[in-house]
Amino acid sequence: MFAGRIFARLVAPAFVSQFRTFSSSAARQTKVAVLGAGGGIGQPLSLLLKMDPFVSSLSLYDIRGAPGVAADVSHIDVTGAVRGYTADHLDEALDGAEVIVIPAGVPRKPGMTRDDLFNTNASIVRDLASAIARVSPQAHILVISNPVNSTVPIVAATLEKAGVFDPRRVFGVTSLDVSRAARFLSEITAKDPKESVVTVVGGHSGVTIVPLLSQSPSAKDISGEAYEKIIHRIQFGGDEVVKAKDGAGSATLSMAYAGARFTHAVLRGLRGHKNVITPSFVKSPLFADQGVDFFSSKVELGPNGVEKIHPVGDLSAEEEKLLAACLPDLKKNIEKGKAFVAQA
Ligand SMILES: NC(=O)c1ccc[n+]([C@@H]2O[C@H](COP(=O)([O-])OP(=O)(O)OC[C@H]3O[C@@H](n4cnc5c(N)ncnc54)[C@H](O)[C@@H]3O)[C@@H](O)[C@H]2O)c1
Ligand SMILES: O=C(O)C[C@H](O)C(=O)O
Repeated sequence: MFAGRIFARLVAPAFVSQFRTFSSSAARQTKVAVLGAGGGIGQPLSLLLKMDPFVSSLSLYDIRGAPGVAADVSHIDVTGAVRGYTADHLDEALDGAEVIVIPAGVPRKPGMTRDDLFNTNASIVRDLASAIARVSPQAHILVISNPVNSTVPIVAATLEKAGVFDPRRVFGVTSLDVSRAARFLSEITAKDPKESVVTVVGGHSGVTIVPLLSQSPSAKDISGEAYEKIIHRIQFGGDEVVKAKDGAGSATLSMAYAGARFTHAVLRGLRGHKNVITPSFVKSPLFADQGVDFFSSKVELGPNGVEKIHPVGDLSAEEEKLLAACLPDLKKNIEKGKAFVAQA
C-alpha cells in the first residue's frame, strides 16, 4: 500500500516492518477522531492519520472547517472512511471512536506562556471531555491542547466526575519535545537524529521539560555552556516557532508529525504489539508523594492503554537540579487544572 509505505517512511521509520505486516492484513477496525481537525495542527494531523494503515475510519470534528478538511483528505487513494462533523454533531463524531486526539483550542502568540492559554482552552477541553465521557467513555484520549500540564488533569478530573476515568487511557502528548531533543542533539553531534534519541521527562512547558542527556550515549560528553544551551533549546523550543511565526500561531507541522507518531504507538499497543514504549504525560505514581500525580516518562502501551510506567532512571547532578526546578511548577499547573473542574 503506497500511502502506508510513505507514512512509514515519514512518520514511523522505526516501525516499517510492522506496517508491512499489518497493511496487508488490516483486519482490525479502528475509528480515530480528531477534535479541532480544522486547525493548524488538526489539518496535517488528519492527513497523516489518513495515511496510517491502522486507522480504518477517521472522524474529523471542529467548530469550523471540518467538513472541508474531510472532503479534501478523503481524496487520498487509501481505503477507510473519512467524515467531517460540524459543531452540533459532536456526539456523532465521537460515536464508536476508540482513539480521540484533541488539538482543539487557541495557540500562543509571541510574549505569551502556555499557561496564558488556560482561560480559553480549559473550558474547551473540559466540554469535549464531558462529551467523550457520555458518548465514548472507553476511548483512548490523546491531549495536545495547551497548557498540557493542566489540560490533561482537566480531562482526567472531568472523566472522574462522570465516573468513567481510567488512568490507562488518558495521555498528554509530549512527543514533540522528544522529537526536538533528538533533532537539536543531532545538530551538535552531526549524527542521524535516530541515533540521538533523548529521554525527556516531566511536563510540557519551559522548566517542567526535563531532558535527560546523561542517558543518551551520544550526549554524555556535552558539558558546560554547550550543555546549558541545548537544555534551554529543548525546554524553550516551542518559543522558537512562536517567535518565527510572528503572531500566526505555534508549531503545527512538527506537532502533527509528533502527534501522528504518538497516535501510531497507541494503535500498535491496541493491536497487541509488544515493547511499545514511548513518553507520555499520564497519571503517574512516580512523584505522587510530592503532590505531582501527573508526569511524563516512558510508558509501555498495550491493548488497554498504559500497561507500565517506567521510572526516570539514573540522573546526573545537573538533571537532579532540573527535576527539582520542574516539580513545583508542574504541581501548580496540575492543581490549577483540577481546581478548574472541581469548582465548575
Ligand atoms: N502538545 C504540544 O506539544 C503542542 C504543540 C503545538 C501546539 N499545541 C497546542 O495545540 C492547540 C492547537 O494549536 P493549533 O496551532 O492547531 O491552533 P489553531 O487555532 O490553528 O486550531 C485550533 C482549532 O481548534 C478549533 N476549536 C476551537 N474550539 C473548539 C471546540 N470547542 N471544539 C472543537 N474544535 C475547536 C478551532 O476552530 C481551530 O480550528 C493549542 O492549544 C496549542 O498551544 C500543543
Ligand atoms: O509552544 C507552544 O505554545 C506550542 C507547543 O506547546 C510547542 O511546544 O511547540
